[in-house]
Amino acid sequence: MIEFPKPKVEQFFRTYSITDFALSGDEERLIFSSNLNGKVNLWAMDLPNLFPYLFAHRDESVSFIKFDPKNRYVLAGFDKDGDENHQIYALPAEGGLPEPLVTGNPEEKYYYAHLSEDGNRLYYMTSEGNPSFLNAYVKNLEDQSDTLLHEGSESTTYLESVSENEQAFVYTQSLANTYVRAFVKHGDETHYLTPDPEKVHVAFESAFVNDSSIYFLTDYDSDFVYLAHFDLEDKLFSEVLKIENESLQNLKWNKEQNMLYFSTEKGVTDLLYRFDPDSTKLEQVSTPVDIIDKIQITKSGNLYLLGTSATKPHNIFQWMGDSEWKPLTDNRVLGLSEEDLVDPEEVSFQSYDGLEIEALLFKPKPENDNGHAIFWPHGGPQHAERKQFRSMFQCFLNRGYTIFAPNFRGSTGYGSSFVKLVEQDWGEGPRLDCLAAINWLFDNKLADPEKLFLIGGSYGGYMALLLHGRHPEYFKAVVDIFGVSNLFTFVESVPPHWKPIMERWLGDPVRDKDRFTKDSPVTYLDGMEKPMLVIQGAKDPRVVKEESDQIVAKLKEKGREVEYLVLDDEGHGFSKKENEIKVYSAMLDFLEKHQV
Ligand SMILES: CC(=O)N[C@@H](C)C(=O)N[C@@H](C)C(=O)N[C@@H](C)C(=O)O
Repeated sequence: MIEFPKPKVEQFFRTYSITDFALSGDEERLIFSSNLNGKVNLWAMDLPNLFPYLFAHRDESVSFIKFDPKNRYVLAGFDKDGDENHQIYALPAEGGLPEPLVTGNPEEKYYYAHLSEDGNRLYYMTSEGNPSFLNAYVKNLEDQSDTLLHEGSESTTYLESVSENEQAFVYTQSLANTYVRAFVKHGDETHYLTPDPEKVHVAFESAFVNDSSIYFLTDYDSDFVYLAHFDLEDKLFSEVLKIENESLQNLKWNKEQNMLYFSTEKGVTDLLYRFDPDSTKLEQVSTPVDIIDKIQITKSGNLYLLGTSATKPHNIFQWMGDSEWKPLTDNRVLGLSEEDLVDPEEVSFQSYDGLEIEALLFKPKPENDNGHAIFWPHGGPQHAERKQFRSMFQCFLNRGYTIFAPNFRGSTGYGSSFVKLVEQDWGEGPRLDCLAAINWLFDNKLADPEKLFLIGGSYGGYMALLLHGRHPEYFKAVVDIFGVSNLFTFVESVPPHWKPIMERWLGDPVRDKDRFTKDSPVTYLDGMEKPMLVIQGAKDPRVVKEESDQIVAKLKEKGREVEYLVLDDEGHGFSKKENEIKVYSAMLDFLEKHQV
């Protein structure tokens, strides 16, 4: 018979993203955002037909999708080439070309917040006139008038939820990723949802179950996020439901069933639950994926989910009851089954001070193993490497590399005090965790000390640069993907709405000058002696191109071997298929070149 070769790495390049979805009120149409035709657009399926058709063409990243409850139009947010200046567009019910609805200066941001029950009023936030703190407006879609609802002050302020009678509004104020307080405005009255807003905690994902009863998520006086309640009539805060060692997220309220749905983050995986607040019955719902990106519960009580696992690209599913999920999309890796891909092992090790660190260990199939390993510090830093599908990882694995990704201190999924450990300490504790991780790999013969590569993106790119500069002896070669190279320039260049967060997150460049110098990769240029590949999106608003430009220029001045790949039409990530292929191919070639 015909003999076919083993799966080739090019097959992994042809996996597509699904980043968001929404169901129409009658559940007859499903719209999702995907780069199915190479760039991100909106695709639709008229259920039960599962063949997608192009619904909106703009070739740009999508920030939200919302159906008019009366099916007269669809709203969506798009930015430009990854600049994250999202603006709000409207589409006819049957799709087409997005028409500007809440747009203006292309340098400004317009974020969707809420659509009224009758679909006639759109609530949104904008940086226009208040770049750091944001203002909230309501647009009357009948006469197109805009009314200012709230002027953000003190810190970045987001409109989170609106009561059904549109008289009460919950806002969050972010003072740090770990300090977000929520307050409700009702007429002239304003009340914080938690008892003491001065205590550091987070409060978010609020849902009005009636005009005076608000459920929300918080870690107030707790290490993990739990379900809480605020009663607007008696101004009473109460704890409702805690799940040990799990942090709640994605809270959704279904009025018709009187049921709350949420997922929880537990280390490297997510779990899904539903909770009846009257009977206090909690039920875990098994899912077909390890990571839950979004859930939607329709009026009829149907549950839809967008999720992924290490061996499963993003797909959308409908819950059929018990543990049965019907896949609505069939996004897969070209010509490969799950068995051809690698599922990571969850391992843990003790760091330099005894702190337990969890990590994902991806081992290539024995027939592919090339004896080399890649050390991958994740981005954020207040994020985690979890069991999501990464075509980049599966490419590396197919070429035979082992991958090790530790959730160093500061990672999410292990409680609030663990997350806070990276605040104002970007370069010491987490770096020592990475060194402990590498030594653990060597001690356990999981990597060869002569054959280790280092790759990271964003904060992970920062850590890759820092480890390279301070500990070059560990690595053969290094890939930095939009990494922060200089804390002094980074802190000045972040988006204006991040500025209020910088003090707790990173510190103050004047007060903390010595620490900023010690923890900036540019301080260690002399140590950066190994070959490097630097990759950067020109429109990146988070880690701007200047961060990569300066490290590349300084290394070149010193005569170091450094390749520089700039993607002109990308931001903080690579959303366009051809760019993704360019980046993966450059990385694979670079690693191969430096194996010897
Ligand atoms: C709420 C918010 O956006 N906070 C930011 C300060 C934040 O934590 N941003 C990260 C998600 C981020 O983009 N970090 C960069 C440096 C990265 O590592 O990806």
